[in-house]
Amino acid sequence: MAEFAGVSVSDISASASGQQHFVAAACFDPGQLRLRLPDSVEIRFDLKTAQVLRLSAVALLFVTGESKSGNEDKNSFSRALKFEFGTENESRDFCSAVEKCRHGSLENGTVIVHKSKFDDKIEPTSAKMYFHYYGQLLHQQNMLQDYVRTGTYYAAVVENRIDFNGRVVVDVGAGSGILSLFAAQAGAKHVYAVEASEMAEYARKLIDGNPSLRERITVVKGKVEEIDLPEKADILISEPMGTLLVNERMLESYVIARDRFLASNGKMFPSIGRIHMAPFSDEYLYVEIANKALFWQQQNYYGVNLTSLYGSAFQGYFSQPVVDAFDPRLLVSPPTFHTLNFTNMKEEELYEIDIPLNYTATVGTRVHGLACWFDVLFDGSSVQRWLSTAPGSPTTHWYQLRCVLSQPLYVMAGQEITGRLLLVAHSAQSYTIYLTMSVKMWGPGAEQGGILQTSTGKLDLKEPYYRLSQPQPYAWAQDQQQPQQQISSLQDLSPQIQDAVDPALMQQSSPNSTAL
Ligand SMILES: C[S@@+](CC[C@H](N)C(=O)[O-])C[C@H]1O[C@@H](n2cnc3c(N)ncnc32)[C@H](O)[C@@H]1O
Repeated sequence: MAEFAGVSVSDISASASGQQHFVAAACFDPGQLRLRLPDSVEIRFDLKTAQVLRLSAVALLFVTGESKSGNEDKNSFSRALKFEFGTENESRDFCSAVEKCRHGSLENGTVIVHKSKFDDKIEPTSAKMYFHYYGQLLHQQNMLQDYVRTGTYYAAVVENRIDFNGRVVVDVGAGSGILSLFAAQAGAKHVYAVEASEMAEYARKLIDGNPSLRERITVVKGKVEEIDLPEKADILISEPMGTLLVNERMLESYVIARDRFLASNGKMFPSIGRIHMAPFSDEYLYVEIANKALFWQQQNYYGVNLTSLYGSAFQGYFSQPVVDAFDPRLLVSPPTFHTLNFTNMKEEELYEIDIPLNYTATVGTRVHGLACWFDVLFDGSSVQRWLSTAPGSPTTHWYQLRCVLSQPLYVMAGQEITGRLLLVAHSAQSYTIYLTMSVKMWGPGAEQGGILQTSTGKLDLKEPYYRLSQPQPYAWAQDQQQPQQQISSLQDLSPQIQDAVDPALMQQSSPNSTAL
């Protein structure tokens, strides 16, 4: 078995009393690493649970549970050792010896599978594509060039220096390492930049290129669900938000990182997120979506009748949530919000998010669905800052999201709109959205209560329609003050557009067919 003499070892475990440096000989037995210290004390480490992280070409961080040779005490604790080797080759050989001996501990033919909570929930193909995407600089650049986003993070960190100065920070999903660098600028004692994708290598380079900060940042390549760190964090920083806040299911990793790495009373940046929602009216958007299925109305497409697929295509287009920046005047009533508190929520609470809806229409119009956006709070000790993606606020790369119903609802000013937004997580790192919206009885008979009209939709947050290249109808924004200027019904549309709409819908959407 390989033996490495004269290895310089620093014990940097939080549990060790201060930092200790010693020179040891490292030997490998099947499944174990033995360190022989100068005073003939021997320490054994179980390699099955050990993590080896490269700090530099000649330095490694070795994190593991420990059991002392000849000691019956079964108590083990996590320990972090920094190994420094004379040459790069020696460091590389040590890594291969760890790998070899890890597998040497298994019986012949045993296949070792390290499954984490992440692997249990997420399809491997989805995870592969996801981390491939974030492994590319162009996508990190896209986020860095969202100045509303990155500028708000920067301000939140530097204005709250008091929360970072002298503190241990974990950057959950560090990407390029930008938030780790901000934390180091704000005086962090040490930052662990945890990143699962190949971007970790670029983060190392970026951090290396900033000599005044690099000594205080360690890039750890791996999933927050799987890696180990040598010490607890005083503060977690992360940008885990996707479209509608929850897309990508990274909030779950943020909450898992809290449970694994954050000291009690530690802080989280951001600490809460809110999903905001309001019914909207947008005739142009509705017609645009309905029009997409028009292709399938053709009865002679190279001699083939396509119409049997028209209904499916129509429903398919309405199952795509629309991502764009819209004029807030399209909202039919003041928004409501649902809060997710990252500091105390359980990870499982993110698997199914059930939000009751209740609004009062401020205008008589057709409601085409539910508009959604989010904000997050940096609850700093000096300054509180919100990062908002609201319509009418400076646009971010998240824009806003609208769930469009294939059957719009007719409302009068003062009428109650109720419903439910149910988000159910799926293994492709996203959610199925179930939307139900109803209008309550209005006018004579209203006191008896009851639902007048209900519309439902099932949408996949993973398959949004990015409507950003389309011209926005802001010039003729449907002014809530002048609803009569809007297209008031599908019957007012051109015959071609009417053709695009499901005949059943044409019947239901006729003002005459509703009992208002
Ligand atoms: C939205 S990006 C943010 C990147 C960077 N923090 C920033 O603000 O520019 C999220 C990053 O988290 C990483 N990530 C997502 N889930 C992760 C996990 N479970 N463990 C480690 N990294 C993860 C992704 O690869 C991606 O680079």
